[in-house]
Amino acid sequence: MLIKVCGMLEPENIRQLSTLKPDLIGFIFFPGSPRYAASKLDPGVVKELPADITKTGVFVNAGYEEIVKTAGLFGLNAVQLHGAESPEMCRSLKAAGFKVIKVFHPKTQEDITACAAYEGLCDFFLFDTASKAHGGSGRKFDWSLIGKYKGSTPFLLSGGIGPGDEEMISRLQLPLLTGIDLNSRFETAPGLKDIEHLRIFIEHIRKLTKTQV
Ligand SMILES: O=C(O)c1ccccc1NCC(=O)[C@H](O)[C@H](O)COP(=O)(O)O
Repeated sequence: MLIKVCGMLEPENIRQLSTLKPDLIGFIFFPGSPRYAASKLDPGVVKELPADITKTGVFVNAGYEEIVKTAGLFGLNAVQLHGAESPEMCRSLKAAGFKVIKVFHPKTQEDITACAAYEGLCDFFLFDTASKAHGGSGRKFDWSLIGKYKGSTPFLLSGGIGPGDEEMISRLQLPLLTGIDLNSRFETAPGLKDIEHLRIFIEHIRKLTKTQV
């Protein structure tokens, strides 16, 4: 089970998080977010993260040039697209060498079938709760909708995952569920994570989802 922790801002908090060895760390490059990193975060802090942590930039309807420029500045190797980005945008970013995560906000079964246009163009899909803020809502969506997903792209589950959800997640019978994304339910303030709560959760979920031989 891949672990992504999203919305990091503070250098010491980021260094502490990296000791938990999450698979991906996300930084928000959407000006409307209280976790907006572009003007607050020293690119050097991101660049010096261990190479085995995928440094992920989160964007909402940003242009190709802006994404590539930001990725270069912060040393990002993945982009997570939370808006109405087209399949063509995903294709271009993948061709430029980035891992691409396209986000969908399922409210109905039709929202799940809309993923089909992005098959083969993304490394992962990410299913998150719909909100006016585009992300970081702290609320879960109806997870039964993902049972309707018939695609072949592996996906991450997101939206309101918090302490105590480990057992429920480990019981999900979804073959392409490849990872989870953690954010506001582990915060003491926007962008500031409670490292101890994350440590407990990550150790527990890794134990529960370890492949049995
Ligand atoms: O977190 C934000 O402020 C945010 C704002 C705009 C677009 C995306 C954003 N977050 C991206 C994420 O990947 C979050 O982890 C995801 O939305 C889940 O957040 P939460 O419901 O707080 O667990």
